[in-house]
Amino acid sequence: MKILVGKNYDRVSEMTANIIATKVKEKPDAVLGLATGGTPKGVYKRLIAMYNDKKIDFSKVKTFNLDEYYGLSSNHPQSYAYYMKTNFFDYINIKEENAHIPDGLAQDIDEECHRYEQAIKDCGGIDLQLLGIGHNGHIGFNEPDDALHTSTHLVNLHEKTISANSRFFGKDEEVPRQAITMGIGSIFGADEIVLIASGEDKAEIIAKMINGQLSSKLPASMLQIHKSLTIIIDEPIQKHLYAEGVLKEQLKVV
Ligand SMILES: O=P(O)(O)OC[C@H]1O[C@](O)(CO)[C@@H](O)[C@@H]1O
Repeated sequence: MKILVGKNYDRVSEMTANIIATKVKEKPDAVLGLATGGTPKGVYKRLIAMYNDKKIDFSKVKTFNLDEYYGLSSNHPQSYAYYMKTNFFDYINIKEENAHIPDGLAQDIDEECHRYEQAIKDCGGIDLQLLGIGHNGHIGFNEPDDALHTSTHLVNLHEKTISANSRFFGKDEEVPRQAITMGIGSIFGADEIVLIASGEDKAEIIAKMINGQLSSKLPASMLQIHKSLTIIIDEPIQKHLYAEGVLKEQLKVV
């Protein structure tokens, strides 16, 4: 596990975008696993800027999003399909058929989950997976539970997640209660994982994820044993990790 520290959210976003851009330069047909939520928005902005400066070409890139709300159509303003279009895909030259997101309106959930897993396999697996982290340690929508799912599945969202996401919806009641998400195994299959977090409010969960026991009650803790995990945090999180003794020494802030 490698930990990198950026001075602030902008630097975390820039460092992450640089890692993705390097991957795409090395492998123009790279398969990227993508995340939604507030945290990756800065990464997408940076990547769009690089694309506009002709520093990155997405024409052969394939992407798989981690998750989608169950029951929302792709043009619902709070669907993750819509998020990806309006925060990223509409501004770059990715081919529509290469950008994959679970179908939130799928009639046959099992079939949809199977189709999604197969599509990842057919593309040769994920080269680089971008992840955020929920305050309860969820990755994708893999919520803390007695057991974890390996592959793409339908999940009941936790109250904490529903209320965290209610900021994007008009009312709490409008937040979907279920989602289709890649499983821990689908995420783990990625050759390389980059998890990003910014802000003091994520410090506690990052400390637990790095230092805690591997547990299905903290899905992100599983990442400790991934072969290539980079965690990119900002200075406030590093200060907390150092104060708690999770980091024995302060890392260079870049
Ligand atoms: O980046 P945010 O908005 O804090 O979200 C954290 C996590 O929560 C989710 O948005 C889902 O609740 C994930 O996609 C994300 O990784």
